[in-house]
Amino acid sequence: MGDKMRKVTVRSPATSANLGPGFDVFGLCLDEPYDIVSVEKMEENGIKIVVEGEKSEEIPTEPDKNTAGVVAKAMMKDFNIKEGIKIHITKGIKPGSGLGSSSASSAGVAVAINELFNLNLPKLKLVEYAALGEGVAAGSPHADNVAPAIFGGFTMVTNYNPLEILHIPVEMNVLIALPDIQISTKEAREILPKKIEMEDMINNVGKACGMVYSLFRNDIELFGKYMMVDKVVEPRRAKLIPKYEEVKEKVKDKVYGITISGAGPAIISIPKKEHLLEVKELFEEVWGRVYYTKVGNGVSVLEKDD
Ligand SMILES: Nc1ncnc2c1ncn2[C@@H]1O[C@H](COP(=O)(O)OP(=O)(O)OP(=O)(O)O)[C@@H](O)[C@H]1O
Ligand SMILES: N[C@@H](CCO)C(=O)O
Repeated sequence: MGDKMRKVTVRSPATSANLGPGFDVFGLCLDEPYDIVSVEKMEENGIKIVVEGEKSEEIPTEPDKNTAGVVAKAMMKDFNIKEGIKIHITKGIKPGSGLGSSSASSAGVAVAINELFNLNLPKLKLVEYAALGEGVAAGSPHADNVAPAIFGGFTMVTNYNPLEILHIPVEMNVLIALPDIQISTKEAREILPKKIEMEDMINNVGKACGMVYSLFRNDIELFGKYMMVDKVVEPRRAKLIPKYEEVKEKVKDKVYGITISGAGPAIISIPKKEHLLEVKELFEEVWGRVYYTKVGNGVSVLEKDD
């Protein structure tokens, strides 16, 4: 279609970062919930942003304050794109949920602009641009949500400057609970310690290694077991989520694993089939909204219109 293309629409999935001991490194793409992001060329210059859907009234539409706008601005500057664009975001992922809501918009707009202007950028470059959006949402650019949003599956952010991402395709069902509170990533990062004990670092590195090993062995039991033993972040954030510790204790033999999703309040668990209904009902009773979904494949292009 080339230059004739006027508009690209993508489906941009939720993601769950950290997965217990993998703080700021591990990320898992989810199949749902998701944002729908479209980028359309427009006559006037500049970037116009429209946001609809869940809690859209809380999301800024000034390009420098919206994660999608920040990403778009950087890409348009680097590729000397003079045309104006309109970004339309339909939020399906509640902001401040721990499911990568801000990241889904960043990742979606990076993929859409790449398609609309035929930039042919590799996924790693798209993650780099999308991570800039996280600087706006969470106070510091981190790639552990945008990486799985773009690559799909399970990702590890192993280096910054230059950015290095490792990707493992994963098939797994997950049960997400979403308490009816919001936790900003910025605040959830501010309560973390600046220094940690050597024994806690050793624990987390060991458990994280075990989780990666388990993926290559397709050993969901081992993956879930290690996912539950984070000695650094979860102990400090658990108190932000009502009844988290109580429910974790109650279901620990009924799921393969359970932990806080990203900065929370969402909770991610890997259900054991025989207990799925019971655990789902308990999550609904305690926290309200649940998503029974699977690992996703990343941002997908829905439509290209000329
Ligand atoms: N396009 C956007 N979509 C969602 N939030 C956005 C967007 N642009 C800016 N924001 C701001 O980012 C913040 C939400 O990001 P935050 O990282 O706190 O939550 P999250 O992305 O849902 O969860 P997490 O990052 O823990 O997975 C809100 O303050 C919101 O106003
Ligand atoms: N790793 C980040 C992810 C936020 O989704 C944090 O937990 O602060």
